[in-house]
Amino acid sequence: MPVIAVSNLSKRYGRKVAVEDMSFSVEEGEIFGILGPNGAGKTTTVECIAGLRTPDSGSVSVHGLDPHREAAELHHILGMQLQKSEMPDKLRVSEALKLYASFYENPADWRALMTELGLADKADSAFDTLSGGQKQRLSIALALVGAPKVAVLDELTTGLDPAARRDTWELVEQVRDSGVTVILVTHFMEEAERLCDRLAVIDDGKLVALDTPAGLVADVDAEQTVRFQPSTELDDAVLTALPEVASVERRGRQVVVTGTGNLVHAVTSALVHHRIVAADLRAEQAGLDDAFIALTGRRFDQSAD
Ligand SMILES: Nc1ncnc2c1ncn2[C@@H]1O[C@H](COP(=O)(O)OP(=O)(O)OP(=O)(O)O)[C@@H](O)[C@H]1O
Repeated sequence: MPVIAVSNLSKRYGRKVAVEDMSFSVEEGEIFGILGPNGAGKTTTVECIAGLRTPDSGSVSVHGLDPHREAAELHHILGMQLQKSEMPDKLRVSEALKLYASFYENPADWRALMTELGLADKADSAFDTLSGGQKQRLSIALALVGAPKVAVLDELTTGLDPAARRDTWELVEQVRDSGVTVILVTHFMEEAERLCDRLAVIDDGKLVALDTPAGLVADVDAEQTVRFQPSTELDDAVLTALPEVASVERRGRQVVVTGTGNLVHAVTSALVHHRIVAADLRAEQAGLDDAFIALTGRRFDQSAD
């Protein structure tokens, strides 16, 4: 059953249309990704879900609540991790958690949360002494301290190194596994592909696709490449005869096959049939970035923060 329903949501800032006629629903207990390039309207969408912005038209419902009109009730079921969480420099980790816990009637056990998020040994550390990864973990802890049913995490790994990013992904999975529905805003393809159960791809304020990461990629009939070194002489005709194969090239001893459909399976089956062993076999398949290009006609720039 959907716990969040967004119907025909539109929001503009002056003449700038940030979100236009957006509709989607989020199921209980899933990690629902909102993926799109900078300025696509992701933050505006989640701010409307969190009751921080009033939609110009359309409606949002979170566990049956209208986030704008029932903000006080929503506060008890939705935790939001903001894109840039700043705290007073000298506020200690334990003080921040205790303070935020005091805002709720039935908060989570903030000490347990601090331990779960690997911050126990930082309890007495001031905010300005924390690393980027520790600040992110604290901001996740603060989003969870009200024991919410829904957690909104906005660009939580931007600025983190790859190791800290992976640790954070594990944390988000733990949050989901504890029964919390997670809305994850990201402009990182890898993050979306790795973490999200379903994804809303948005571009220029509009929803352009909604599916599982695998479903989005499967819909793209993008060209794939298979490279290998054959154990014995291989006649190109063995491969060019396959309907999946578009071209066969030789680069020294390496054979490079491009094509579509289930190319890897087609090529490896043909090789087995001819008793040829493929050494050093590598396949490059379509990913979410190919799906984005197919959906919008342009490349997704992930570099800007
Ligand atoms: N307060 C505001 N006033 C005017 N324009 C705004 C305001 N907030 C956002 N915008 C504009 O609305 C559009 C959508 O912004 P939004 O922050 O929702 O996108 P986003 O996908 O979250 O982008 P980012 O990843 O850069 O945060 C952008 O063009 C942005 O410049």
